[in-house]
Amino acid sequence: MRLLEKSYGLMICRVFRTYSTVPERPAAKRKVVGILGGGITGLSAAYYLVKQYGDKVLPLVFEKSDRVGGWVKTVVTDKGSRYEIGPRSIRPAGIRGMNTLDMVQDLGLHKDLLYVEKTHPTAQNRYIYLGGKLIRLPNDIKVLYKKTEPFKRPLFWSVLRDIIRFRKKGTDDSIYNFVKRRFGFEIAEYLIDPLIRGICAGDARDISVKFLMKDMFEHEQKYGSVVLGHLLSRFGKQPCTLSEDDKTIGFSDVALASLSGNWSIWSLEQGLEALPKALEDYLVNKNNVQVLKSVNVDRMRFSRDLKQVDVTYEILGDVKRADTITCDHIISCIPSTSLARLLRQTKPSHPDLWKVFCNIESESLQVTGLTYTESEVMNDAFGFLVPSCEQSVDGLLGIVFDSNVFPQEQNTVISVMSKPGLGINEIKGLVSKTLGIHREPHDYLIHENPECIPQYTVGHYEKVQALRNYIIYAKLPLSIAGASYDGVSVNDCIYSARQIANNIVNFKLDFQNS
Ligand SMILES: C=Cc1c2[nH]c(c1C)Cc1[nH]c(c(CCC(=O)O)c1C)Cc1[nH]c(c(C)c1CCC(=O)O)Cc1[nH]c(c(C)c1C=C)C2
Repeated sequence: MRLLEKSYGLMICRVFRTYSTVPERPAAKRKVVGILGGGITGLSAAYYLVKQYGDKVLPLVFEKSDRVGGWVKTVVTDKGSRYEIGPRSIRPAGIRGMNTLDMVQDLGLHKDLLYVEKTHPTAQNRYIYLGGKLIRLPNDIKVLYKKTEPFKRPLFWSVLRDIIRFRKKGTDDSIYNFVKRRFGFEIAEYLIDPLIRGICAGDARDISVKFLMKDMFEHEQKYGSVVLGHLLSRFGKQPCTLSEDDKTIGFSDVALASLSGNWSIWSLEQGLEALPKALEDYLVNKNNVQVLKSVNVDRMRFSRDLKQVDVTYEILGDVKRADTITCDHIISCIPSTSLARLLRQTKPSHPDLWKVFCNIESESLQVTGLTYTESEVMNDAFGFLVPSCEQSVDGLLGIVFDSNVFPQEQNTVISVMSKPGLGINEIKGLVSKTLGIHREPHDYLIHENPECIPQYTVGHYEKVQALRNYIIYAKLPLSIAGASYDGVSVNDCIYSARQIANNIVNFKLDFQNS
């Protein structure tokens, strides 16, 4: 018997002794794919491997904590308040949004779906906190010819500026510089700066336009203007750019319903964590998949012929034990800096590789959920964002009015998004200053998310391509997926996992002949 099968069987017995189940393992020649991380990307990678290759593959998920889902986490407190620690809603837009809804249906979660239509006030209105007050951003055509707060001139002038301005060829730029160059200072400062804070809690002056606002970048390159490019690509004939795999996405009843029902965002009755939990249930019911929780992978070693990887991990718990399993391939779904730490210990070492992984940094974020028993906030909004030029509310990035979107009985539930380290009194001060809520909250929960949002700085696109090319040329049995590389939203993570899992045959893992 091959080392792989021996050690796999042995390992399963050891690990599962702790969990008091010993699954049967047929000794067929199967490919063992180690998946680092049991967050939404890791679980999705295992899901798509099973969908694509059935029992020709043995996905083995290594998760450090005692739960799956990573940043997708719903907490219900003793007083019954429900808070989302990470993402709280998902957009059904585009091929990636459709793909997630296909998965939701396949997992049987469609009956628990909650959704909001695009005509709902919370989907229409956007607020920013500027000059010590809340300002509703204009959302109708009048803004083009009428001066509307916070802008000093009608936006017609910004549109004109974009149309007549020369294109800057080829190179990536920060979103802030790009928008300031094409549309002027005010659009960059009052629209883009807060929006980027809402998406990646980062600074629009650092974030790559080519990566995060690819359409805008491409419109400038192709048509010399973002506005013209947008109009021409909407009304002109566009060649179909979908891959064969993409063409299979979006045919589930739920995906189709989201289109015909004009959905803006959706969530799940029990909170978004129901999604990773359902994925875990799906996977553990397959007898060729293992989801190992409370295990810390601390070393890897590539074999000389680069056909296998020995993964050494520690089983966390009262009595710590180490073990090693041989995998045919690794899909890393952990943050790039965690992978860098692991690759640093890996033999043979590839310093050119792990040093680049170190370079994809992440921002930390504090999310504080607060519950009030009475109606406390204006009900026509999703929340508000704070542009970085607003100095009066230090540390505050914005507040989301969760219960306006998905009501929680009669309560008002809000989430304060801030830099980490703010105590409850500081948070209450910020809520009182911005929203005029002086009442004590009935319940609250402070949660710090260390290094949770990757920062796609200028050049990110090329950096990720270079990483993937290096891995291919060095013939490493490794793939990388997830938010560090392919986008921050849940849709991005799931789609990234799908692409990696479906393309794993390119890594000489010939499932057909095994
Ligand atoms: C939990 C914190 C998160 C922050 N960003 C994200 C999460 C999960 C990811 C994210 N946020 C937004 C998007 C794009 C659109 C989408 O898929 O929903 C993504 C991927 C947008 C967004 N986030 C907030 C708001 C109000 C918006 C909408 C902006 C708009 O459409 O105008 C809330 C918010 N999220 C974060 C912060 C700091 C923040 C501030 C209120 C971080």
